[in-house]
Amino acid sequence: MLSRRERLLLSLIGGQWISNVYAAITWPSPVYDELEDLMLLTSGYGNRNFMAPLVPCTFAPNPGHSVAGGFLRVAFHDMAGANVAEGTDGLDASIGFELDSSIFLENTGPAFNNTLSFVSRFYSSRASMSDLLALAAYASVRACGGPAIPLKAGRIDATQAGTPGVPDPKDDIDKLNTEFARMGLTPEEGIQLVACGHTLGGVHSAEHPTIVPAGTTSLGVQDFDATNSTFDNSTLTMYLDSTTLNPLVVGPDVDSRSDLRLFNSDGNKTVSSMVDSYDSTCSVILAKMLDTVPASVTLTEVITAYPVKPANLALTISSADQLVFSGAIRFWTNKVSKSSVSSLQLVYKDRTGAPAGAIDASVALGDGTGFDDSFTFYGFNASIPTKTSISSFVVEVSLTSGSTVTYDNNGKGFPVQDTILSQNAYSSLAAADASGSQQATIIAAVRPGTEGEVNLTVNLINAMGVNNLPTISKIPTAMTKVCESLYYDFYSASFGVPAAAVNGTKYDLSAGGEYDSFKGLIGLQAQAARLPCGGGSSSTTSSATASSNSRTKLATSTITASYISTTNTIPIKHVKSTSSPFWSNFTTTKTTRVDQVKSTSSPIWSEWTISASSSEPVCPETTTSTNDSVSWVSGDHGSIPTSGVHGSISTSGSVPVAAVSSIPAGGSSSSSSPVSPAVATFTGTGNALTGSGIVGIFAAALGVLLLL
Ligand code: HEM
Repeated sequence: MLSRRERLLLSLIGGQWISNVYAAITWPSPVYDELEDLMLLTSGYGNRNFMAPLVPCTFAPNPGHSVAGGFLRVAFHDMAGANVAEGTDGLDASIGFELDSSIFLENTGPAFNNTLSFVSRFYSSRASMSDLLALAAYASVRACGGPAIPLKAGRIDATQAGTPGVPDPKDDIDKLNTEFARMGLTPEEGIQLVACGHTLGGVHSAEHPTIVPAGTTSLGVQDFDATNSTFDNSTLTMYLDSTTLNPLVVGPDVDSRSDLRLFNSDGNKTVSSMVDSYDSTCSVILAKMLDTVPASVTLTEVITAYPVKPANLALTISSADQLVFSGAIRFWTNKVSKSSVSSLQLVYKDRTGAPAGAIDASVALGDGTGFDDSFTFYGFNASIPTKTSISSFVVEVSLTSGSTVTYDNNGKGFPVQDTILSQNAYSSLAAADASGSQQATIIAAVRPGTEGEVNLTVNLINAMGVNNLPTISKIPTAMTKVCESLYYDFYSASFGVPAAAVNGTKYDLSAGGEYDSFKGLIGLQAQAARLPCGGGSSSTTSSATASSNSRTKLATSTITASYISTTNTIPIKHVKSTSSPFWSNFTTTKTTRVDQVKSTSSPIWSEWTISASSSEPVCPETTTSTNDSVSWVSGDHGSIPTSGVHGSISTSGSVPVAAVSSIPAGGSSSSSSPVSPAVATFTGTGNALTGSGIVGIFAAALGVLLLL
């Protein structure tokens, strides 16, 4: 029976694809998405490498101990404490707490530590150890030629040991059935589950010397059947034709013949009936085993491949008014082959939800495959205006047949939030210090006006401890604003990570109820790019031309300019030149001049100090231009006083003449007549921007101030 998604995919009407193709699940679904990737990307582009130790299925790091057999057995032992009536235990990774073999008698052998250790490499804030144990069981069956077990995500890890519950080979049939009933299994299902488990691996002399006496096999293990590295029904066919070597059927320890006791408890009816339907029976019963979880846990739906799945989406602030939207589209090629695709594009909406444009995503980055699925990744990297930005997109796939398929994520579009954005280019990860810690500095861009704190939460992976399980420490940190631009404010926070934990550590950013989550440290540079602080122009009220403009951002940046004003209004916040992509950030402070003589015709004279903030970049490191136009704006960049200006100032050079008066820098006037001299003098002290362009900027800025 086809799934809803498959039916829709195959809805070719008269050779035309229907326009909307629905995924079974709506993206994003964080926990589902992570396990989906780990499960489906097993080779080629985007390979998550979860299956590495299962290829081939015979792989055994310790002679006689197959990885596949261990993975399957550990999942059963973790689940076996389940009490479905009480809703406790089940597949919850409590096995990590249950390796004291004096209490948990059956948890012996290297498989437990090996399995937990391997899957812990993939442990994260989105992939619990219990989900990973379930995936390991799925993978072991699949890698050894068995069926695909319907796998769900969402298991939650226990924080303590459960109750011992693994059946013992010496248990009589009533006890075995009682234990299976506690796990929610009928006697028939109990038989099926054991028959599906005891096809991989075998019994080891080291752990069970009475069942497989030492020296009776070359590797110290007696396999369950002749094909111990193939998930197949031969364990049953050999049992039924009495050729089995299964030591739990024919071993010398008669009391420990639990498989024999179980299989013939119904006159071999169950095992006989499943010989021809081994794969399908095992798929169902193993899924039941993996889905046996504490009652408090809600699992997702069964994992299937998204027809279209975004990957590595990033919005990077490249300049004051441009964002770079980058990432990839993972396209499922099982149903629509790569060769039938001619192009992909993202048709996106702006941040108000209005149609905004299309982004080409036709560059094939590579092909990836899983056990049953194949994908092609298509990359994109496009500039979009920061002001209008993006809120969602759909993926339009043009086929060589001439038709187009639209993937719209169940009608919702693929959402893209732009409230808070992790900025990899401006973040950094230092080399390890003497203590082995690496310092990460994360930069977040946040839309101005976003309410509430801006927070970074580090999900630090603590290595496996005494309980054989890794843990996550959630470390919340308030981020500090470092500078502003027109459409984004930039925030920073730093934290240290042990070098060994850098791989798995993820961080989440949050502000105003929005999140940019599950961000990794891999790929961050030791030296971050300079922040693009400053805003963009909204309206220019005047401009002036500097005769030359050689700019170099130096370490300090204090520039003072004196003029006369009685207003307390902070006049200007930002100034930029047209040769610079960045706006310089002006801070203004007002000091009252003490050296002035107040005339009866003049209000109090005051001096303003205008300084370019030294905390943020003003211009590119070096930009040289001549006849550089300098402009400033009102509105977003500050308010320009419209009253309270004393007198008039005449400007010099190519700055537009403004009807203002001036005093010499540091000078004073006691005249009751209009102030003289008539030429404004602006001095630059320090070096935010050096060169004559400075004079142009300030002269122009003041010209407007006093003109209005
Ligand atoms: C009545 C229930 C069961 C009993 C008494 C039982 C007993 C055993 C014993 C004694 C071993 C040998 C362990 C060793 O020496 O390393 C073993 C191995 C194994 N069991 Fe079971 N088992 C039971 C149910 C299951 C179930 C339900 C599964 C999975 C669905 C399973 C999967 C395995 C696997 C894969 C191995 C091989 C492990 C390896 O080669 O490392 N068992 N079992």
